[in-house]
Order: sequence, then C-alpha cells, then structure tokens
Amino acid sequence: MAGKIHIFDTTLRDGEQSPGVSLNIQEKLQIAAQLAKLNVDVIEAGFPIASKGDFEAVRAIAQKIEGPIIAGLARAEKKDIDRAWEALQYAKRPRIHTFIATSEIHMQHKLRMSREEVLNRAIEMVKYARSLCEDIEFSAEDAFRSDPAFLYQVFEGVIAAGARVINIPDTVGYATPVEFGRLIRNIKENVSNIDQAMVSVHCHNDLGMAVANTLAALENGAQQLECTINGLGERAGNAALEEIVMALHTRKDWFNGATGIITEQIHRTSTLVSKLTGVSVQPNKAIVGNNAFAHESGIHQHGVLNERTTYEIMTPESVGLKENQMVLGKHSGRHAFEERLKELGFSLNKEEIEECFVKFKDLADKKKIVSDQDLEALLSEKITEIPETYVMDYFHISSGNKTVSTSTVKLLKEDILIEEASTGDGPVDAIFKAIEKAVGMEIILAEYFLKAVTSGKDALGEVTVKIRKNGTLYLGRGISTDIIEASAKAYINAINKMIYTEQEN
Ligand SMILES: CC(=O)SCCNC(=O)CCNC(=O)[C@H](O)C(C)(C)COP(=O)(O)OP(=O)(O)OC[C@H]1O[C@@H](n2cnc3c(N)ncnc32)[C@H](O)[C@@H]1OP(=O)(O)O
Ligand SMILES: CC(C)C(=O)C(=O)O
Repeated sequence: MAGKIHIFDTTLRDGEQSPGVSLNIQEKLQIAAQLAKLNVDVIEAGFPIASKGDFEAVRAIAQKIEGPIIAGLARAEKKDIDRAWEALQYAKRPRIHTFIATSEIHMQHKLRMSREEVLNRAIEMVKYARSLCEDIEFSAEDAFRSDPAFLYQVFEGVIAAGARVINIPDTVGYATPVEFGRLIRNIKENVSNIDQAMVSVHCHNDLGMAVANTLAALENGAQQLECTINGLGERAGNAALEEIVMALHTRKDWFNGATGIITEQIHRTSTLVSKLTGVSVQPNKAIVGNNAFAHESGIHQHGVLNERTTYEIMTPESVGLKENQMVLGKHSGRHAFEERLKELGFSLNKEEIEECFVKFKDLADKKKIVSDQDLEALLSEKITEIPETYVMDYFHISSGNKTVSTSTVKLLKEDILIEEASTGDGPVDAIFKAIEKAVGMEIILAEYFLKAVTSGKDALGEVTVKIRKNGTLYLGRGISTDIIEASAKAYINAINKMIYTEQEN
C-alpha cells in the first residue's frame, strides 16, 4: 500500500493539555516554527475559545507560520467555531477541527444528548464550519468505545455535510492494535461516502499502546496520523510523533508509504518542546531519550565498534544527533562559532550572533569544551527571551552545614537598583526569599527542578521552576555553571513571565 502519510501534530493543543503545561504566545510560536521546519502536514495550534491567550497564539501562528495547514479546535458549538475562525482566517491554509462525542457513556453522562441530537448537531456544525472554511475536520470523540453502526452513520452525515477529514480517536487509550485496526477497516468498508474524506486517527497512551494502535490503523487504511512531540498530551499522553515517524522510516520493508517529515529535525524539536514545557524526556524514551543511541555494555560496544548495524537499527544522524566534529572552546573564533550554529539549525542575524558569541566566550572561560548541548542551552535561553522587568545585578550567598543560609541580592528594575537580604532554609530558599522581598510579591513556588545539561564537574546546570499566581502556573528557566545563580535566574525569569503575561492579558 503506497502513498503519502499525513502527520497532524497536536503538541500545541492536546500536548498542552498535559497537566502543568502552559505555553505563552512566544513559546507556542517558537514550537510552531520548529514544527514547520520538521515539515509536519498540519499544526493544531490550540483551542481558540479556551482562553484569550490560546486565541492570540492560534492567531499569531496562523499569521506567521507558513507551510503546514494550521488547525484550531472547536466543540460542535457555533460560538466555538466562530472563535476558531476568527483566529484561523489569517492562515494561508486554515482548518477548523470540530468534534463531538459519540459513545453512549459520553453522550449520556457528559453531553446529556440523545444519538439523534448528537448526529444532527454534528451535521449542522460541520455545515456551518464549512460555510466559513473549506477545510473541515470532524472528530467523533471516544470513537473506539462508540457503537460502530452509529459511528458509520455520523461519519456518513458529516462527510455529506462537507467534512474533508474524519478523525477516529481512541480518546481514553482503551484499544488494542488488532481491535483498532479492525475498526478502521470496518469504517472504510461501511461508510458509503468514505472516498470523499481522508481518514485520520488520534490515539492516547493510557495502556501504552498509542503508537502501536496508530500503526495498526495505518495498515488498515488511515491516511492521517495525529500525534505529539515526546508523546505529550492529556493523562498518559498521545502517540509520539518521533516513534511513529522513525518506525516508518526504519521499517520501509514493513510499510510502503512515507511521511514528509525531515527526520534530522526530530531531536532538535524534542529538545525545544521539553525545555519550553518543562517536561523532561525519560532517558530510555525511544528515539529522543538520552540513552536511545548509547551503548553501555562491553559486548554491545564491541559489536558496534566492528559494525554499527549489529546494535543500531537507525543512525543518530538520522534524527539530527551529530557527532561533535569541531571542538569549540575559548580559543575559537566567530567563523567556527557561526558555522556550528548553522549546523545545529539556528538562523540568527548578525546582532544576535554577536550577542551569543559574547555569552559563548564567557562560558568557554569557565569550561574547557563547549559542547553542542551547551550551545543549545545558551541559544534556547536567548530564544525564550521576554521583556525583563527585573534583571539580576549581583548576589551573595553565605551558607554552611552549621550556619543559617543568608543571601543578598541586587535587582535592576529599569535604572533603579533594589537591594534586599534574607535568611532561608538552605541557599536556594534564602536567595528566593531575598528576590521575593526585592520584587515586593509573595510567590508560591509550585515546582523546582535541577538538572545538569552537560557533563563534567564544570557542567552547565539548568533550573526549571514553576510559580503559581491566581491558579496559573508560570515556568522559568535559568542556566549557569553555578546552580544558585541558575536558580535565581529561573525564579526571576518566571516572575518576569508572570508580569509580562498579566500585562498582555
Ligand atoms: C478529548 C479532548 O481532548 S477534547 C478537548 C479538551 N480540551 C479542553 O477542554 C481544553 C479547553 N477547554 C476549556 O477551556 C473549557 O472547557 C471551555 C472553554 C471549552 C468550556 O468551558 P465551560 O463553558 O466553562 O464548560 P466546561 O468545560 O465546564 O464543560 C464543558 C461543556 O461543553 C459541553 N461539551 C463538551 N464537549 C462538547 C462538544 N464536543 N460539543 C458541544 N458541547 C460540548 C459539555 O457538555 C459542557 O456543557 P454544559 O456547560 O452545557 O454542561
Ligand atoms: C478532540 C479529539 C480529537 C481528542 O483530542 C480526543 O478524542 O482525544
């Protein structure tokens, strides 16, 4: 079975439904730009009626990102569809994605609607959406647990009403591959007008079978696969884009069809999404985990040294991991630096390169070798910049096992220098309390996470914090070879984001 396999990325919609994840407009734009470089076919940019922020993000992506179709989600409600269209109309290739649940459990307990009402609503709303936009996708939420006969009737109705894509979600991740494949085949055989629409699937990972179910659907005729980077998504997540794509890339003998994904962009996309969402990738995660291409045991190492394919079914290069060919350190110049940035896929203007070069030299003074990961960490700090209300000018820490930790900080707010000191339960607590006094706010720290982004005693430490205000979480990141400095930077970054977001709304 040959043909193009369409990749529908929903990292910015279902992926953002991961508990604790909230992306601002700039972050969503960065991810969308990277998804365009990855060459996905569709970017589901958000759920415009959900919030002003989500609406603005979908609109900004529709205005600025070219290449993929830009989709926005809407319930089978006129007001949702209107709001989605208001944001999407700027896109070169807009798509309204509307949905309603078709399973008895959802219709009875959630929607409190009869089958007839759901069928009529689905048809009516697809017709309405189609009056605004050419490209309409319809999803039957909880399709896998729906009565197949009813499902066929709904799909037949919405296709006749103008849906171009019909999506079959396993909303709660209940299916097994054989069952899910069979459902797709039955839909293809029993929906009389199916040839007028593209068949899509959307699988959740509650039982760890999202990717397997997606591939089973593909074998049985699905043409569009919905997925997210790193498998992010509601509860246990969605089918992971990188796993689906690399399964198809690696097992061309198994399935005769191809996605348009530029696989060399996979690693970079995964890293960006992990950094901006604050959700780390487990080391043994297929394709994008740190250990995915690492060989630890002697027998494996021996085999790989003789012939890579003894233990490698795909190359690290195929997902964009490079062996470091040029060592960057404090004696390197701008040419080598710029070249390396290009190789890593960053496109910066002269001014930005100069700014990063200064940061790179500062780091090279502290570290012997600046690795690709160091550079990505530095650069991602630059690309996530937002207006800085507060900037750290100075800090001092006094700490020990028999003394109370104390900290002094000086923060700059425009030209005004604010100095405060505090004690705390350890140096990080002391500096956080001093920062809180300086900004004059009581801050609730919801999460604190420290990891080494590079190796060695002089490793760069990356701190991620989440602070909470009025029920909203704000994520901040800071990078330094000094973990107290990284912590303070992350805290101030989160506070600046909070101030920025409040001003934007
Ligand atoms: C399977 C999925 O992932 S679906 C997408 C899930 N994503 C989200 O929910 C994130 C964004 N959601 C939100 O911001 C909010 O839920 C909103 C803005 C959409 C709605 O908020 P509220 O109006 O406060 O309603 P609330 O979320 O409490 O309840 C959902 C309502 O939508 C109805 N509803 C749910 N799905 C649909 C649908 N597909 N079509 C029409 N109505 C629906 C429910 O029956 C309920 O109606 P009711 O208020 O008349 O009882
Ligand atoms: C809206 C649909 C596609 C969905 O997210 C689901 O059913 O999981």
